[in-house]
Amino acid sequence: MSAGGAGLGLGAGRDRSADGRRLHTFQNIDPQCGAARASRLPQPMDRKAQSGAAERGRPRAAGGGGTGAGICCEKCNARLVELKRQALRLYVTSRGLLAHNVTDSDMSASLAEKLQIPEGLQKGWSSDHCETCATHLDQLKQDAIAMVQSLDEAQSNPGSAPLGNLSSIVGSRNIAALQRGGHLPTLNPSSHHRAPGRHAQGKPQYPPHSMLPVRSSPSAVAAHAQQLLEDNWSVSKLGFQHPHLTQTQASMGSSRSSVSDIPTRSVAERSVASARIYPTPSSTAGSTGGTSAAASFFARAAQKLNLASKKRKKHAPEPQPELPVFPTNFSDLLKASPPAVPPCFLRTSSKRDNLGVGKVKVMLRVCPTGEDIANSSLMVDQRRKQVTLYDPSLNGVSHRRMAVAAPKMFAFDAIFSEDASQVEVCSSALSDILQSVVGGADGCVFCYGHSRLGKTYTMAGNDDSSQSLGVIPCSIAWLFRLINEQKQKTGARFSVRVSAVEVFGKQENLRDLLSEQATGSTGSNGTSPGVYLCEDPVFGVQLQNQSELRAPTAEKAAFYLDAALAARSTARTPTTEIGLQLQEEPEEENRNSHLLFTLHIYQYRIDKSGKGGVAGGRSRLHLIDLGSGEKSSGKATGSVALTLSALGNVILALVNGAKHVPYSTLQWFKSKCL
Ligand SMILES: Nc1ncnc2c1ncn2[C@@H]1O[C@H](COP(=O)(O)OP(=O)(O)OP(=O)(O)O)[C@@H](O)[C@H]1O
Repeated sequence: MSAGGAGLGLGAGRDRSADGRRLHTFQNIDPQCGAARASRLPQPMDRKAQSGAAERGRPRAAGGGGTGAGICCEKCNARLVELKRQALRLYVTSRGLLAHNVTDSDMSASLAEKLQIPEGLQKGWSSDHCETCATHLDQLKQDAIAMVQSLDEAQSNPGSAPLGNLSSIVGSRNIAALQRGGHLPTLNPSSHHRAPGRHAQGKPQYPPHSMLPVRSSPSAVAAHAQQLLEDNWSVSKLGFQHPHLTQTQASMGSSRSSVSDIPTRSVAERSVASARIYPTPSSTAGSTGGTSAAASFFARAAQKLNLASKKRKKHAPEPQPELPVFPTNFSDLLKASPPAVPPCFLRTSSKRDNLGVGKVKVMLRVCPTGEDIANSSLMVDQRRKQVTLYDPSLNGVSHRRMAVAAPKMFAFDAIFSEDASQVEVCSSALSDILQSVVGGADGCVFCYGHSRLGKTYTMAGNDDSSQSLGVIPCSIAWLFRLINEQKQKTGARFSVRVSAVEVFGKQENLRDLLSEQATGSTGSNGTSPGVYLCEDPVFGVQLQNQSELRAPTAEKAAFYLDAALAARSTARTPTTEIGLQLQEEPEEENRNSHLLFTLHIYQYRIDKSGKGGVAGGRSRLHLIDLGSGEKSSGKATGSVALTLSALGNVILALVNGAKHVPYSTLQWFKSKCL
């Protein structure tokens, strides 16, 4: 290709032909190069029509609407970028293969033939023109070819400055930087980048298509810049001597291979790498300040592109974070085989007015721990729901003496024998209290008893099967069932939240067991300075500031149970075998761990207009697994539990033959029940 004079002389105008079709005129805006260019580029119409069109209608001023001269829609802008990319690739390939053995016109014709609107940009494109802005295919091709020509001219003739289109791609400021660095020839200021207006001969002058203001968005600009960078790098990989590289390669030796060694890096990385590979002015003989200016331009542009592509990536569906694995998996069990709703739930729901709200229920579970019940100071009458307790201080004294020492009889709301299953205990303990909690009252269930009598087993159970679930997972499953029923019956809406706090150690410190789940951070020691107890004059002792996490499903609530059990300082996996004594007795400190697992139920009712939700109250179900450390003995927490929910408590007193609830406590329980 020969140097084609100064400036790119192609503008575009459109008009209608005699038959009404929209036509495109290609106007020479530079008298020196225009004629030659017009002859070697494909013409969209014959010269007669062209001149006629030029006569009949002047293209509207730049900046006008989509049908104005040279104004293309955003899609056409993208199409142009794509065509430029194709043109550059073809140019580079043919230069590499044929090394100037082709003439300008051969090159232009061959490029024009090969350039194609890609499939992805065919929408809104009708065979040879855009349906939105009527830009013609030839016009786009012409601009793309002109860009290649300007590059070729810059390469082959350092004295020429056909940079009109190029400056629109890289920006005139950066052209200047490249020129200062000697990478592109110096431009005659009078010969390029004229502002639209009248040129010397009085004819209106329109800038080349790609210099015209287009309705471009920031993303289009980013795409444009990305194209520039990609082109630069694909060019250098294909063998085109990037002007920058040409200068520095002599001194860098293997810099080319260094660049091509990093094909998988991001554009930004590559540009930054290129900035490193290219020597700085101080290190390279003959290079000037423009070298680093150009390099830093590319690095900056690449950074912006990276940001733009990051923004684009936001729209892609984010990969779901992997859920942590906990020692227990109540969540999956509740999902796969939730415990059947016991028939007693249905019975109580038919007599909803009599839910036992306000009543403290004390139930006794006799635990099978291998102790000899027959020789103990406890006699159980299951039918009458009574136990007879001989004064524990007389333990070891003969039966006759005990009988003399006036045994005490205690009645309970229910007594479960050592053969009672988990389901039996849970359904009996939970039927009333769950109903009343869904009805808006607070409730609390906790276990009380000696160490290793099965408090954790009763409250949590294990995740082997739905038969071995304890009070907490059963509460979760059945609460959600009741809520769903209620939703269907009354249209009320519910929101369930979960909190879990541990009271641990002799000092009875408080720990938010779900803080990691709430913040998403792991590795904290779990102590939360935020959780504290406060005395409320109306509601008594209240826990404050613990994480309350939304649980839209029973599985999610059970997931938080798994997380809380794992975070508990004892962090014991629930045991599965009856009477398993192989485990070492937990340290005293560990046995002072009390778990307060709370389900918060918020109710909303739809107002009469059916538009908004009206707060319908809040209730809480506290489920407490007390520890059995002797120093704290769980009494403090026990009383907290009671004051936490003044109504509807269920106390599961655990006993066996030798280990039973202290006499005084049973007396206190008795005063609370019946
Ligand atoms: N009814 C039961 N059925 C089956 N296993 C039981 C039963 N009661 C207790 N166990 C078993 O007894 C052992 C002690 O139970 P668990 O750890 O629940 O006692 P604990 O009262 O919570 O102990 P700690 O006082 O140390 O907190 C466990 O191995 C548990 O599986």
